[in-house]
Amino acid sequence: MDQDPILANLNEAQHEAVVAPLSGQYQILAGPGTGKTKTLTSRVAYLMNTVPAKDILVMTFTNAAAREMRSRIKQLIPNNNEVSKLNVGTFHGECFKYLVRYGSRIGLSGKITIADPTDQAAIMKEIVNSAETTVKLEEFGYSSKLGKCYSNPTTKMNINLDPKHCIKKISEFKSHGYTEVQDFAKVCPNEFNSPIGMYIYRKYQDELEENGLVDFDDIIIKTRDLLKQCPDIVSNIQAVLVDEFQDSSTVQLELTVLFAKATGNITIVGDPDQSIYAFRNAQPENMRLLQKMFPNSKVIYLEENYRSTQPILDIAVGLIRRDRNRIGGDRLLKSQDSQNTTKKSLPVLAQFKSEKDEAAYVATQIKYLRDCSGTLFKYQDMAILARTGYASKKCELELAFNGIPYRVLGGFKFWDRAEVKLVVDYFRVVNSDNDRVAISSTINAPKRGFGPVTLTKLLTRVDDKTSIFTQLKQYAYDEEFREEHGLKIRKDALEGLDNYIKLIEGCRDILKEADALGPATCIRNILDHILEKTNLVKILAANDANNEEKRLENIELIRSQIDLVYQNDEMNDDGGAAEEDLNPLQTLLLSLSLGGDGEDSAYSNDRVTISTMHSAKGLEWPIVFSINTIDDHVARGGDKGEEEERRLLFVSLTRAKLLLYVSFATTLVKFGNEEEASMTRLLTGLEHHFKTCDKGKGTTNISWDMFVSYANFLRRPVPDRKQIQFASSATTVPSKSASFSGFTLASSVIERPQNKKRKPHIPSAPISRSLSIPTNNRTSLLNTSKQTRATGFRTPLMPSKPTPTLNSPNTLPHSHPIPPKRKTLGTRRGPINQKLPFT
Ligand SMILES: Nc1ncnc2c1ncn2[C@@H]1O[C@H](COP(=O)(O)OP(=O)(O)OP(=O)(O)O)[C@@H](O)[C@H]1O
Repeated sequence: MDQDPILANLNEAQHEAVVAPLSGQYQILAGPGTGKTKTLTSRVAYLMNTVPAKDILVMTFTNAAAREMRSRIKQLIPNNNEVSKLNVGTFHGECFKYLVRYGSRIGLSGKITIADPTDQAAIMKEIVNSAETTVKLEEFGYSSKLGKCYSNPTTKMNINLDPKHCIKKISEFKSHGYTEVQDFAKVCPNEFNSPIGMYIYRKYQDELEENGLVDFDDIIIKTRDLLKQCPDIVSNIQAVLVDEFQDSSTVQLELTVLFAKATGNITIVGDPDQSIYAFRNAQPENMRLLQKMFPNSKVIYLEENYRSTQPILDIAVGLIRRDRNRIGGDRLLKSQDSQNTTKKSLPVLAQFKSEKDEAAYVATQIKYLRDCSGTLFKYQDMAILARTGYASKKCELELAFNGIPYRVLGGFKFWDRAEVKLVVDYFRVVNSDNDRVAISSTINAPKRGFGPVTLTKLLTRVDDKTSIFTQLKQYAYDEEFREEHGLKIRKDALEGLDNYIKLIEGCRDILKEADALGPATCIRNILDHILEKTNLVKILAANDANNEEKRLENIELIRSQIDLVYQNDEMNDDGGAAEEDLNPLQTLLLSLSLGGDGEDSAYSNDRVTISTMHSAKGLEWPIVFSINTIDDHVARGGDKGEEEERRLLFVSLTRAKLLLYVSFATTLVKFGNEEEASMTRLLTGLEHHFKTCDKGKGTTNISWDMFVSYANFLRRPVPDRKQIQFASSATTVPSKSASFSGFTLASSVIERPQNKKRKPHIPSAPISRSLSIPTNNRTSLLNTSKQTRATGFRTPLMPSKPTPTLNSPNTLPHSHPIPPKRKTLGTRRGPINQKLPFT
């Protein structure tokens, strides 16, 4: 075995990829669990023997994946301080740093802010609802309307003006790298390639620009333009390495090549079978295109799977072989389970009468595996994966009822909670004079005496040159200006405006002291200033007494979260591409804007993970429950067809290392009606690979020998036999399962008495909550239409509460339109309806 720790434990193919010469292009293609990320990170560590860390750029697609890569590199070379100088991050994160540092070369200001999906939706909603758009529709001959679709009888053109749809179309257009309206013909020939489509696009881009915002697609496009114009800024880069390359879009392929302009040294890693982001415009054929661009690229295949048992892989391979659009031909997946003992442990296919029974089964199994396995399995070893966040709702409730702690990946995050988001919006105003979205959110929260008419006036630009914050100052301190622009404002509102401006300027004064204070202290001081001047803590304390929402606790948690952000930042600091150009507030905002992985680090500990299949990408757990695996959810085709769904199920099943449970219910309740359901057709013909669990048939107990082989497979200590509670003697079981007997429990769960009332268990950890804003308190950005805003909190555990009324004391007088649900990719669907207690 190789003595070099970087090369130790690599198999032959992995070794070949890691030690390949610096110069040239390499594609490492392989299936799940074959060590692609391990190989890439080992190659980075290996290259650092000859290349300065600051000249290596490593990119991936999620923050979680980027953090994982950095930590794996650190583990490989623990004593090498150079690791902190590596440029490791997401495409968006790395590009944004270049834009901050060099954006002025293409006319951008250094104070750009990222428009997150909430901001995008708010802006688009305003555009499509504006009087100006109505006029344009008439002008362009769109005379009939059905729902959100408008038709032009003369040209027979239709356009769907649903804001989400518009954003999706524009994103699709930009992900190809296009910015000129004439290119709409190439991407959306029948809809946006029309005068009205072009008008909507231009308006949207103008709005972003006016607000000093860039959306996620702009970050990539503008960096592409920057690198094209100024290749000198990446002349130091000697190696570009990209993980999960099958997820790259057209423009990200272009960027990869541009970043490597100086040397052409590119290593990419990918698996076309795991391409599940077509809806985000990923182009798995980019791997082939890259090969075309560099015909001498060397392709290295990895086939040994180090994650899963062979029975799990057999199902996964059986599934993916049927992909009609499969790129790169058939590939094997051989388990490295040397003992083969896990062969006995076939994945379970379980069928239930209802989703409720299915959920109860999953909760019971989880509890059993955790409580009866001694120290072998923890809650954090288990994951429940579903096609959508909504599909796991029943399981989530069941876990809660049974006191099983859990976290929701891709769910609403700590920073999305109403009270936390408000603080972040204040940070944004401190950062930028021009962030009208954030100004609108904070200016009347808490109430400062503005009515809707005054707010509209305050927030409507008087000209293109004056920033919105400067304009507020003019309204506050220049009577002539007020008269000139027709603002009649009451004395108390004028005082409110003065307080608001002073609050923000006070924060800016603190920011100027950043160098002396250090980043974390500086931001904590800004936070304290905001809390003091808004009275937020007092308001929350007065209203938190009897509620379980723990908003006050969340405010306190912001402090520890700030420390966490700066700790990470310190790790990443020391001369990366451009961190030194960001002030501490920008560092924080960047980290929040790009932190869309759904991982809620504020509350992480020993918990079961509930995740969408998409959010589970790149992760692994010893035990996976694939729930709701019915035709209606998995294989429903979607925009991008059944093959994409097949790949998604493939990704999902291959997250399991040791035990895999696939389940479904044969009836669903939809809008109060029962509907029949069946197992996803994607698994038809593969049933023989499973152990079935229908009313107890075919289920097994876990013997001592099995526990031992599980421990060996997971390379964990074998638990003390005395701690093991074999199924028949299990005592710690959920309330309903008196006849519990290990895996045979399914039948008792299926036939349990229905409607038995149970007291909900309320876990001690903070639970996310949502905010809804009374529509009568909002003022439009572009016109006076009323909009709604909610930031992302779900109510996972509580029985449903009556919807608060508009007069409820739990209302937050937000003043600008932000869309009704704050969502990050893969977040929970369904109503979110909580309010902050501003009075
Ligand atoms: N040569 C090896 N020896 C032992 N374990 C390995 C080896 N290569 C990879 N592994 C382990 O296998 C698991 C999967 O590796 P990794 O996450 O790098 O795979 P991947 O190909 O990136 O997976 P996916 O595409 O499914 O996310 C990890 O736990 C890793 O440590």
